[in-house]
Amino acid sequence: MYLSQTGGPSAALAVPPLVLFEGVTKRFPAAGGAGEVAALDGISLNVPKGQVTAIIGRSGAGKSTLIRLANGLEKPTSGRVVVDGIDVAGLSEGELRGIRREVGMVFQHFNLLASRTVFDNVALPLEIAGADRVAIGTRVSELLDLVGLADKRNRYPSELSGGQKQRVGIARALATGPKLLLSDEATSALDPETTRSVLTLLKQINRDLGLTILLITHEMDVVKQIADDVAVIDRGRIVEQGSAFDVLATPRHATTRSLLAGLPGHRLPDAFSQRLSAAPVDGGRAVLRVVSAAGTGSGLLADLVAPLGGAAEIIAGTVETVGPRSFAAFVVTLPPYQAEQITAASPLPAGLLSAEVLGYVA
Ligand SMILES: Nc1ncnc2c1ncn2[C@@H]1O[C@H](COP(=O)(O)OP(=O)(O)OP(=O)(O)O)[C@@H](O)[C@H]1O
Repeated sequence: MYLSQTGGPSAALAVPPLVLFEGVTKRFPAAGGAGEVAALDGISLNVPKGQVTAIIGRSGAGKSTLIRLANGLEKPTSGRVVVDGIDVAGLSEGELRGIRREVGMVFQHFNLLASRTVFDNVALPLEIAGADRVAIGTRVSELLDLVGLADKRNRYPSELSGGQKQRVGIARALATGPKLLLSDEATSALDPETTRSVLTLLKQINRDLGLTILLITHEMDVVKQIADDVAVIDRGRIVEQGSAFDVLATPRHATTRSLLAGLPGHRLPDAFSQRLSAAPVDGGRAVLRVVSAAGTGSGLLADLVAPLGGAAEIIAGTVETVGPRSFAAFVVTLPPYQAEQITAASPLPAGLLSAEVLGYVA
């Protein structure tokens, strides 16, 4: 039994979309020419203007294919991909070049040209767009200031750290003043501290320039730090979407739960998971996962403890911050009848966002 009462409307419903995927299917010929692979299977998704939307999913779920559709690197087999009011699928190669100025992209492995300096790498999209030398000089200097690399303008990529390379990649992606930034695992090759500083830069760009960001990631820390909305993709279909807070605090779909399973508030200690049974055990206890809003001044401990009663034993717990909000997730054991009372209550006891019996132990 699983109950949740987060469920507030996600920002995706309130803010107009910059990118709209409508019934998008993408099939590729299968290896060896026998049949087809359905990489995307009827995707409908709004990417709200000015927000950071994260796509998460297992390897091979269709994440890269989805974001490559947004800048016309791939065309849908059917359905529409609308970017700022224009159906990208219907555009010629020439028209697509115009759209690509509106859509920047950053990559996991940076994709910098080794033979060009930092300045010349950032200048490249402007040269391709036909900008003059003076305009290029001014714009590149502005961008290098923005990403904190003004002193590295004459360096080559081989002389930079991973984080600095990604900052060059971000400056290059912003060169033509795009409305949309696509990020394909931009921080996967970076250490945790560098990841944080690159994400801080992306969030600052999102806020200060109002840039819409659509990113794919397998790192939940990325989602926690910068995403406003999350869509979960599984075998080419969106199986869950909502605000980052709701999806991380109270995941509903089995795929989302398994993607989050390693996080502290979701993970059951091994000693318990090995002993867990689906049915109550005579004289045993229920194992309950409860999630409560935190840091809202609502008296977290009192709110959490009161509905659980005095007999609850905490076996795991965490407080997680997602953007500006926090939640507390605890796994407790308690007598089965009490667990059932809590999960059967509608609405849930005050302060709880969700309560779920994970199983029973002797
Ligand atoms: N050009 C292609 N030709 C044939 N099959 C492809 C092609 N591109 C992607 N696929 C297939 O489509 C499916 C989705 O691939 P995609 O790269 O979009 O997944 P992903 O979620 O980004 O995976 P990962 O996290 O491993 O990068 C996979 O089964 C993949 O093998």
